[in-house]
Amino acid sequence: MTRRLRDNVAALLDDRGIDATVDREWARIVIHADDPDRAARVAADAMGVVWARPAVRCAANLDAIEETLAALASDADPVDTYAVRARRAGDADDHPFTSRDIEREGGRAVGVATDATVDLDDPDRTYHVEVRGARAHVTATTYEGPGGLPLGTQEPLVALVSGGHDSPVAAHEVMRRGAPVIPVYVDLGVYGGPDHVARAVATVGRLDRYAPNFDCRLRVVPGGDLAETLIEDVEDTRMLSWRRALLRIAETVAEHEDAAGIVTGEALGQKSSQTAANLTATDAAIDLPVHRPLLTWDKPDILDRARAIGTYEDSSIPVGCERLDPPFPETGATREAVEAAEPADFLDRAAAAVDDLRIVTVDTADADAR
Ligand SMILES: Nc1ncnc2c1ncn2[C@@H]1O[C@H](COP(=O)(O)OP(=O)(O)OP(=O)(O)O)[C@@H](O)[C@H]1O
Repeated sequence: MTRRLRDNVAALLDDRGIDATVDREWARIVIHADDPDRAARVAADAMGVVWARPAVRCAANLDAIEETLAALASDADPVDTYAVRARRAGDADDHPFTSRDIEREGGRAVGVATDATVDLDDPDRTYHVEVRGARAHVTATTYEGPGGLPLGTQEPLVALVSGGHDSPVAAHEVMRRGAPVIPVYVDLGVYGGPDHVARAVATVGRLDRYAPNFDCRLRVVPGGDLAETLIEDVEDTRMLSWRRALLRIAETVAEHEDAAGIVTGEALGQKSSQTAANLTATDAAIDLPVHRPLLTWDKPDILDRARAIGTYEDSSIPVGCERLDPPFPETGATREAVEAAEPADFLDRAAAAVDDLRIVTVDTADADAR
């Protein structure tokens, strides 16, 4: 896991043009870079990272630590309150002081260097000191990472990405748990708005920024003919047959790419096609499991996450693609009813559409992921 994380952090830094070396030290990943602050911000984009902190290194003795803390505190923007937290590892013989000594003496040094006062419960700024062997790392800033597991520690999944707010968040969520995603967008042809494909391409470009050493390029599969068939031949269960086609397309891509499952952005009851009965009817179209990380999420939480991961703006591009919706969508379908209304060769045609898959990328080299 840590080797994989090291490689992923190194790839992210390289992709964002940061010259750095990345080592495993103690139980930490340690980055040496000319701009530690930017390096820490970028490292905090790596799946599996809980936090990243730009640190100053000094000798593991109280005088050096106090001096470093005082210098960091004077350089940083002023705050009203602060705390110092310390961790010390190694034999007591290595260091003739405890973590509590560092917190007390270091805290005093910061107090002398600034006008701030100590607040151990809810400080405006927390200084961290980590001592191990002959060295100490002293930090004043913490960038929170996504947590989870390093990308590539789970099997790949095919992510059905419409470019709306939900599916990029769902894809990011399984990436956060270590699964690389193969994003698939099904092009509605004339039934999609003019910017439908562009929206999917832009949002997947954002996801790709988190995974420079994985193949996260968008696969676009033509679906206009399938949509036309449904509009002509199927009424109330039309959206369910459309979902079944999406899943069959995703399953076919998964077979080609050796992916272990499918991810969608569906949430229980959010749309008529997303009732428990209807999800059962759609899932029956394929054998692979469908993972729905947002199943129980409320929309405001999904939108907050979209903002945090940087997909919100691109997902907000208006596309106007409601033409597939039937006037009276079914909310409690049975698998039998959906199959009876669906042309017999419909799912086979969906699988065959993957023969015309094309890969579309976007140049996001100028932007950080978020
Ligand atoms: N054209 C498409 N290509 C690929 N996947 C799609 C497409 N349309 C929908 N999906 C998948 O089906 C899910 C449900 O789509 P739907 O439009 O009903 O719901 P949604 O909850 O608004 O999702 P989103 O916000 O991602 O569009 C999406 O989250 C996505 O995983």
